[in-house]
Amino acid sequence: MTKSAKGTALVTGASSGIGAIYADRLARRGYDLILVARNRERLDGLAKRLSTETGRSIEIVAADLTKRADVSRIESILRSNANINVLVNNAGVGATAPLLASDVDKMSDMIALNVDALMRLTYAAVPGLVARGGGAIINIASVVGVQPELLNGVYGGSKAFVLALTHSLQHELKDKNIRVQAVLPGATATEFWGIAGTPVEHLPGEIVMKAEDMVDAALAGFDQGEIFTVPSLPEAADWQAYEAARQKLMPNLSRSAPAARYGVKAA
Ligand SMILES: NC(=O)C1=CN([C@@H]2O[C@H](COP(=O)(O)OP(=O)(O)OC[C@H]3O[C@@H](n4cnc5c(N)ncnc54)[C@H](OP(=O)(O)O)[C@@H]3O)[C@@H](O)[C@H]2O)C=CC1
Ligand SMILES: CC(=O)[C@H](N)C(=O)O
Repeated sequence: MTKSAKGTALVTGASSGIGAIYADRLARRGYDLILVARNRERLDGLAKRLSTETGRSIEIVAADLTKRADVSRIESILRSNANINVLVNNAGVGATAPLLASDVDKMSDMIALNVDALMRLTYAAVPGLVARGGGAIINIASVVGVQPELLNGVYGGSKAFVLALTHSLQHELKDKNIRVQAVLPGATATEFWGIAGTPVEHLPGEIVMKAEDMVDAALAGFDQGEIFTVPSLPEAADWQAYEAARQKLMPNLSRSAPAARYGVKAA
């Protein structure tokens, strides 16, 4: 099998849901794939189907991204495989229980996966992308990154981290031909919900998007050059206004004197 001229995309959390759809869509766009998740059987089934249907080369790597040794194996692949030009940081778990009903060790595991693994894989991928003159990082965040009141707060915090990191990466890499995108799905019909503690069937149907539609919209946003893509948001202008409000704060976020309303006489 010849290497794809498009390059290779490494997709984490590719054994189900959003990650499996990204794998499908990227293979159909001509990318070779490296698929990462814990469930080897599922990865294997997906890889066989996609290589038969698309003719692309699909490699699987079983790894638990809450475990440092497994993360290191994926970091090594990202550092050493010069064909990789796309990283989809998708693997993640959530929780729907509030703080008082949550197990703090599970919260740490969530941060290990949603934050630490995503950060380490990004650090492993970016130097190679820069050296080779381009590529893309797609980070699957969530609307809870801007609406942390909705589900478990640690989950919201983990996705706010992804949004902040994406802002910073975009700022640092924009002149290096590296595309950075954060995707902010709302409720999406995947196994996420059952694992997080609330079956998706318990949600009102009108707020739940099909995973296929979510990924197709996210890739359309990518093609349109968006940095932040909220697949369900009807008006792009609403996100632009949110971003403009953030930008407006910037000149005043660091000053030598406290604001007058605090009544502090500057020393
Ligand atoms: N569904 C939703 O409503 C929304 C989801 N998201 C985000 O989308 C992303 C994908 O979730 P989604 O597709 O919905 O859910 P799924 O549960 O279907 O997929 C999660 C994926 O992550 C993998 N994964 C979970 N734990 C680990 C681990 N320790 N190490 C490696 N891989 C792991 C799973 O594979 P395996 O079990 O084989 O390891 C699976 O492939 C997540 O980051 C989630 O936060 C964002 C907003 C909304
Ligand atoms: C916002 C949602 O409903 C979603 N499940 C998420 O993971 O953030």
